[in-house]
Amino acid sequence: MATYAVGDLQGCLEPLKCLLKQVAFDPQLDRLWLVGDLVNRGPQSLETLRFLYRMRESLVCVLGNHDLHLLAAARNIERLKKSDTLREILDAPDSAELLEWVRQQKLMHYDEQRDVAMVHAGIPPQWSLSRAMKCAAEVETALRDDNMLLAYLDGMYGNDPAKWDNDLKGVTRLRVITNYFTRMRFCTAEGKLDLKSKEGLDTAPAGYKPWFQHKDRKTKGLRIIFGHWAALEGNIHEPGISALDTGCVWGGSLTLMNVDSGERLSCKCDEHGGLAPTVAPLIPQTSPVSAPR
Ligand SMILES: Nc1ncnc2c1ncn2[C@@H]1O[C@H](COP(=O)(O)OP(=O)(O)OP(=O)(O)OP(=O)(O)OC[C@H]2O[C@@H](n3cnc4c(N)ncnc43)[C@H](O)[C@@H]2O)[C@@H](O)[C@H]1O
Repeated sequence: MATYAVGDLQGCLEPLKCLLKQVAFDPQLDRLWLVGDLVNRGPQSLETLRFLYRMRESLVCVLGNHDLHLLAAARNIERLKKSDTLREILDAPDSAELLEWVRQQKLMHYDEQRDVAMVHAGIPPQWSLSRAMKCAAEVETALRDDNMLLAYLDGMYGNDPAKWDNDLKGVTRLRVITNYFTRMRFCTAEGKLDLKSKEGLDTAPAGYKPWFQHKDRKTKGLRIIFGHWAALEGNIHEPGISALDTGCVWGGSLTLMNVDSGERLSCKCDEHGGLAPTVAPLIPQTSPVSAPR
């Protein structure tokens, strides 16, 4: 029995199937963790969702910004953009069932036995593990509650406030939590977000750093698996931190990692998120799997 984590799928089903075949994934025995952004931008958003739904008992999944955008578009809260590839999901006969499953997924997964957390974008430096878990639960409650869902999705978009404050209330509070878990890349030591910069580690605006590089980050020592940041290409050297988005919709690859050994397997994608002919061999993870406690 093995547990694997896979980077942002974004509707890239063939690369996912290729990786699962390479590790002889057995849904009866093995477990697959998904870092979110299951759909959008890639070629097979609907089929990817159907594939995952069929194997839902074998999955642990956290939501990304594109998954939340799908939920908002399905309720006519936000229009689809030209580049979105979500229409096929909204028009599908099984749309309601699939979206209901998406809505039940988490913002953060914490595996106590392994002492490892998985989030889509990150955990802000000023939050402890317990604060992060409480905040994730607040959004998860809103997502699952019929009376709260619309107000949450309607208030979810936007970049303000840029920073967490314990006294925040209502949808404003939920928006900041959502932005940390699903959109963050650079922030200050106090957790003030910059949501504009999307490129490499060296493109931080003055006073900002990648969320995982702050010296006094309260979750230091916790292993964290995340996606979202394609420009990193999975290459970071921060003990215990695993970046799994390797840009399958940007001509990069889809990456799968054995959660316990840190070994990775990458499937090269073409520029449309389809399968490219070469599959790289298993390579050791660049950063140590266990973080010093
Ligand atoms: N609360 C909220 N507020 C607002 N919107 C919300 C929201 N919640 C959900 N959303 C929704 O989020 C969606 C995405 O918004 P976008 O604004 O498009 O989000 P993004 O930051 O580009 O995120 P993405 O997840 O696509 O990032 P990626 O690293 O792959 O790609 C990012 C960039 O990296 C670049 N890149 C990829 N690989 C690279 C590489 N190897 N080197 C350099 N750059 C690379 C790409 O060119 C690209 O520009 C929208 O549909 C929006 O509506």
